[in-house]
Amino acid sequence: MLAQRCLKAPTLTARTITRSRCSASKLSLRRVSTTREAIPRSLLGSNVKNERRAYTSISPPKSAAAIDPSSQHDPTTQPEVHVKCVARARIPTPHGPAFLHLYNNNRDEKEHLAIVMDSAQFSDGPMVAPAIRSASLDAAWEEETTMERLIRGAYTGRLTEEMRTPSTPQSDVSRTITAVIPPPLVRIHSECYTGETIGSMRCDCGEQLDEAMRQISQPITISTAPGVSQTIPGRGAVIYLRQEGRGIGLAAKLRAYNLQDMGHDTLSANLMLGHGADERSYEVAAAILGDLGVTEPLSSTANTSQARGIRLLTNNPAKVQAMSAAGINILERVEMVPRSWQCDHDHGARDTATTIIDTGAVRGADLDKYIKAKVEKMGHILSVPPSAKSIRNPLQRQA
Ligand SMILES: Nc1nc2c(ncn2[C@@H]2O[C@H](COP(=O)(O)OP(=O)(O)OP(=O)(O)O)[C@@H](O)[C@H]2O)c(=O)[nH]1
Repeated sequence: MLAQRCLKAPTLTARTITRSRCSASKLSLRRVSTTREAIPRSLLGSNVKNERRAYTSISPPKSAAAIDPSSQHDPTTQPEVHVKCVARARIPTPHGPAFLHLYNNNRDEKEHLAIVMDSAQFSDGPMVAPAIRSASLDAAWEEETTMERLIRGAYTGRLTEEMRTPSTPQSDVSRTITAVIPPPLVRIHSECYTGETIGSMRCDCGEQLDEAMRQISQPITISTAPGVSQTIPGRGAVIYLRQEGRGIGLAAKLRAYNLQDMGHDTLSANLMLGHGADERSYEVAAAILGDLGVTEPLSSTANTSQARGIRLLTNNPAKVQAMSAAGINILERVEMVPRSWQCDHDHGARDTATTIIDTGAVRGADLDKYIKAKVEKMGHILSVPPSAKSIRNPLQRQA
């Protein structure tokens, strides 16, 4: 019945907003509470091109090309990045509940994601920490019914058969922030089909995704008054960018693997295929973080008592530079030590582990070679343990 009505529903048009959350909060909720229950085609899938989008944007950095000269994305010649969260849903995970946000943008056709872990997503009441909420999701979309808002995830508190509270553009603004809390922990993660889906032991990408969500979910102890402390749930986000193979795509990455089996490392294999060492860009990630309200451009944080910004989970100095250049205030870099490197290890015993979410460490000589190349060739900030220092070509070891 509902599906039949969906097919007849008109395309939804969304009101365009400017980049700030304040601007979003000025939008009216006109027609939000009408009773029409049909789902517009724009909520069902791919006709976003015809839709005027409620976007959050961030200016492209002037200096990003200098940071990543190999990048094929030259932000100085591209239009300002706009992002819009078109759907949000609760996803139970081994590390606790997460809220998956799906974004459209005007830079590429990819569906980039934000995995938000934040207990405030479930709460309507006073909070110790500001909620991590998408301004473009909470914005009022034109000619939208309450049911349409709920279905695209623009609600507050819990969504159940009994509880259905649509969000408003200023859902979190009026709520009380009662303590100084650490900035949210954020991971900017690049898609890796092989590592995350089929458990490849050539890289630690699946493990890193799992570890990032684990670390973000860890409870935080805060001081609420002199001598008084309180533990609150961990909060933060993984921004999951569809930049497979450091931006070269899966086919090129598989070809690079064959070159690696012939003795090349990750960097030289990319170059031999005519690609840059790293073709990723981070402007979309910066715009998504801006939309989620966890950070603001450096210039607007100067006079606040609590600096807005993030703790960034990475070993990659180029990523830190690129995110800073895109206007993200990085208050701390948090290292990601591979689980198999957290204590030095015995190579002979490391042949079978896999890397699906929540199943432990990735292990093996291929992985050591991969991470060593990141340290030695790409400047990643990580200590190589003694047992990994002697690794060369894993195939030669097996022969
Ligand atoms: N081209 C190429 N890409 C790879 C290879 N192995 C993994 N990747 C991709 O690398 C990306 C992960 O990036 P990494 O360089 O591991 O890590 P990083 O994000 O730069 O740095 P960290 O934040 O410290 O993890 C994913 O998109 C993977 O698909 C490889 O051998 N060649």
